[in-house]
This record gives sequence, structure tokens and C-alpha cells, in this order.
Amino acid sequence: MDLQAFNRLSPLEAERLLRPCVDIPSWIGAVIAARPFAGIDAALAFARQASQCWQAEDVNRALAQHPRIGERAGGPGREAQFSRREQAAVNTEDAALAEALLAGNRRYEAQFGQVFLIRAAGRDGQAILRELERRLSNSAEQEQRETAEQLREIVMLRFKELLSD
Ligand SMILES: NC(=O)NC1=NC(=O)NC1=O
Repeated sequence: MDLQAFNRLSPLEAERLLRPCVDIPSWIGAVIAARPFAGIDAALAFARQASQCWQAEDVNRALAQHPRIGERAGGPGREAQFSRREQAAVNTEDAALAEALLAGNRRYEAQFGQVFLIRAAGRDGQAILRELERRLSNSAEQEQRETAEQLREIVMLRFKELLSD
């Protein structure tokens, strides 16, 4: 959708379009209210700025929407479509990699009590596995910060894609 069309959407239609980017109502509301945007860069700059005030509960709520790395998101929804595309470089044919990612995810979830979130676009499975292993040695606070930043990267990529579809 081009920016002019996005600017003209009703709030309800805009909300429906933005939700698959991230399920954080305050962020969705802020982006909708900030329209009309003069250009794509202005829209992206605002969206990034609005993501700076995400609280832990916002991030935790959004995590529930993200399938584990290495698990193919099922279903017809736009969110699942985003996720499949983002995880496309994770070679699920590589059984050893899939096994290592599954074990890593389980360790991570046991340690931090939430799903391991990483901006998968542009990363292959080995790079993701290395990041998973590095982050397992983070403190809980550091991991909360890294998770929020990874979510921000995912959301910005999805929002940018939305405006250039
Ligand atoms: N657990 C995850 O990190 N999931 C994901 N990362 C992405 O970039 N897309 C996802 O669905």
C-alpha cells in the first residue's frame, strides 16, 4: 500500500493493517493518530520513535505472536506470512540445525521464561544459532533490552514492507 492510501485509511482499517506488524495497541494507536505522514521516511521515523516507549508488558504481549525460530508459522494470516518470509533463510532441511535451534529455544525459554526473539530477516540458521548461544549468557535485564530491540527491528521491517507493498 502506498503512503497516500495509508494516510487515507479509516482508523479501523489502519489498525487492521498495522496489527500484523506488532500486537501493541498503544503503538498502533500512536501511528494511526500521527497521520498523515509527509513521506515514508517520516512515517518510519515516527514509528521508531513511538517504539522507544514500549514497556516490558508490551514486549511480552507481542512475543506471544511470534513463532519459535525454526518453527514455520502456520495459517493464512498476514502475520504468519511475514514470519515465514522472515525465517526463509533458516534451512529447515538441515536436521542438525533444526535440532540445535529446538534445543537452544528450549534452554532459552527455561532460562528467561519467554520465547527467544530475533530479527530473522537477513540471517541464516547458523547466524541465528550463534546469536541464541551468545544471548543465553545475558542477564535478564540485558536480555529484556535486546528482545525489545529485536522486536523493534522486526516491526520496522514489517511496517516498511507494508508501505511499499
Ligand atoms: N521467535 C522469533 O524470533 N520469531 C521471528 N523472528 C522474526 O524475524 N520473525 C519471526 O516470526
